[in-house]
Amino acid sequence: MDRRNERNSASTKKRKIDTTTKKLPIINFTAENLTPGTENWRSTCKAVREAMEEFSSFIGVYDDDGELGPRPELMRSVFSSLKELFDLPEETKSLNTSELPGFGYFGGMWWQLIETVGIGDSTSLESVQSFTKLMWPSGNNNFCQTIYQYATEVSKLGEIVTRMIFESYGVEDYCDSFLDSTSYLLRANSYRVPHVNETNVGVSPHGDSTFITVLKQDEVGGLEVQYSKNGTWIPVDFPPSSFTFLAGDALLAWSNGKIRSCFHRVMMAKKARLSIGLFSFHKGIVEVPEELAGDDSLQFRSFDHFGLLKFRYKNESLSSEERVKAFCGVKKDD
Ligand SMILES: O=C(O)CCC(=O)C(=O)O
Ligand SMILES: [Fe+2]
Repeated sequence: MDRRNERNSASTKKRKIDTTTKKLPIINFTAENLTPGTENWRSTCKAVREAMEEFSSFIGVYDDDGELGPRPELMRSVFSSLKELFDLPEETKSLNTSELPGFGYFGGMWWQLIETVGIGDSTSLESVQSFTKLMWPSGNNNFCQTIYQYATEVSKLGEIVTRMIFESYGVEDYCDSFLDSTSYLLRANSYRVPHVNETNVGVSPHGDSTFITVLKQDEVGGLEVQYSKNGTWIPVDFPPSSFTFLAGDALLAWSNGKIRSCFHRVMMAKKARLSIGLFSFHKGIVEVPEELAGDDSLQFRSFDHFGLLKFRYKNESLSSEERVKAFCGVKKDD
């Protein structure tokens, strides 16, 4: 997410915004669409697949007093907990390190305004507890419970979208074991207001390494996704009780190239901004289903997801497609 050299980054200078024609599809995740086996479920699966194939992303709206998705009170606590976290001294936040690239703390970059803190395996209470202890040695139970509850609830939305994608391609039988080996990185992002004559890029254009990313931004806005068919940028407006779901590099390979990794960025105006992302990673080898080959042969081999993540950070200048091809693409003479 901090790929300063990633392809097309020059386009941040020339903002080509498509405000008239394209908007991200909005898909309803209300209870009546979520019972597997029903007609509504099938049509929602189809809508998810079509949105992912055309836009690599979509907005999912949920019922905020239903069974699924965080309630407004939780969302308010999440954003105030994030503020508390970013108000800590930089030396404290810097204690959050990880051997996995992008899972620790980083900020203070000249080419983008983001400061970001990762919490690996965020649906495990122990993991959120040990992060909390690192940041607040004398404890901060409210932070810990809020973030853990958020990660757990939002991971369920991510699971549903993953299930819908598997089902829409007719490979639902593989979904349970796939989900059993999924872990969730939670990343909190804080963006400062640019100084005069400084870049207004919050985060440079990039694709995530995830299978899917589930994003929430505060009311300030600024997220944009690129419409790959014509290169224009679509600003993302979040309706109340909604998330944006983005396809990552692992989904590109798993889908045999049918779903592209979502190229996205954040552009800043005059207000500081907070966002929170939940990033799904497969713990081990992602099997690319034969069924996705269609009439051709598979373009990608099964691959180690964390291996792909590490490869990406050693090959900063490659686009999502180039790095996925280089990492697990099937070469002609394979
Ligand atoms: O802040 C956002 O809305 C996007 C952040 C992002 O793209 C990332 O963390 O990978
Ligand atoms: Fe991202």
